[in-house]
Amino acid sequence: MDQCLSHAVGATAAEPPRDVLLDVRNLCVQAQGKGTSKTIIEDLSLQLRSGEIVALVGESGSGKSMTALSLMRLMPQEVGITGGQILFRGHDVLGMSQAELNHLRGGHIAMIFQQPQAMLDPTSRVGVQVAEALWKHQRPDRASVKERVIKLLADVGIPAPATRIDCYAHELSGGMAQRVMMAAAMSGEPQILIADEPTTALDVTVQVQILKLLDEQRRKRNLAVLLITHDLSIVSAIADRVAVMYAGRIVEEGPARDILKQPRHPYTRALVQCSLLKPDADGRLYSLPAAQSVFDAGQGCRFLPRCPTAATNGIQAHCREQEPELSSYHSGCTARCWAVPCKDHPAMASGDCA
Ligand SMILES: Nc1ncnc2c1ncn2[C@@H]1O[C@H](COP(=O)(O)OP(=O)(O)OP(=O)(O)O)[C@@H](O)[C@H]1O
Repeated sequence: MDQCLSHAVGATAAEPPRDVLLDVRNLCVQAQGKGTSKTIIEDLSLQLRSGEIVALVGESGSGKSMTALSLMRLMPQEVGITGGQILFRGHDVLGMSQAELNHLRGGHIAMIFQQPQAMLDPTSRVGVQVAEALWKHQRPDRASVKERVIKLLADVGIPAPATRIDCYAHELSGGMAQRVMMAAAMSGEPQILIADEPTTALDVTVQVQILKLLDEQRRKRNLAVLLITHDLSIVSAIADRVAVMYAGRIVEEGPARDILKQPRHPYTRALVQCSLLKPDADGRLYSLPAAQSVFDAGQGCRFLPRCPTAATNGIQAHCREQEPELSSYHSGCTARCWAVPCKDHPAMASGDCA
């Protein structure tokens, strides 16, 4: 890479820890409308290390996909990054030229999406599509292209790959199409894979196969994976760390096992409770009050209108007046809530969620 990216703007910023591949610092993203602007992501910080899977979870509209697109600077035209830093191995992604970005995308950071059949070109054989991806990133000698495409397809578990190269997307099942997308993504030998809801469109048995494939590729290639999902059972099965987003901000982050076992932020607690699908004593399922428009909500905690802790314990003045910072409450775990006691605000813990 490093030759291509070594002259990236401003060269390097402050050194991140050695194994950190992607270091996102205080990212802010806005969408421009007719005479208006809307904050989509605010003050988002996240690190991705080699060989780990970090899950980004949150309800629809919380900003997961826009975070993923921002990391590769692939947002729609009306959306712009207005603050913060994105560092890939210390190189400033926001300062990269178009050529450097083209090299970064696919060559260092690859992406797969939900609905793989829709992402494949219906008019081109899948072997050709994987070969195009390979050609873009690796420039192999012509004689070896077919052999390398077959190997890439075999590596992602496609049976009879030498025959499958001649298939069109409509001839593949959803699971097979996702494997083809994965083969194309791996053709550039990236260090980071962003997987945006890669199993959402698949039936449950195929979901498990694709998650196993993701896990195998991570181990084999020491890949860092940012896995976007709203399914906590997937987080529990496969993720090392989890970051929970609400209204464009991370509200809780830490090791997946710890956060799922004992979530502290009331929104994470609600997500976990909803995912259990367990009726209460009256036979009713738990649910949160419906979402309101909370972007650009002004002062105070964005989750306050839906917060079960505030509903039970009464709304505290600081919840209404000031958005809490993301603060460490336990080794490696952070939460953005006045009611979670931590070293930054131990005295505010009137509605302790712990
Ligand atoms: N092109 C756009 N212009 C303006 N606002 C946008 C645009 N795309 C997305 N948004 C807004 O940005 C916010 C975050 O959207 P995003 O797609 O990242 O959410 P998400 O968490 O990935 O949701 P889902 O799980 O449904 O995919 C939403 O409020 C959405 O309406």
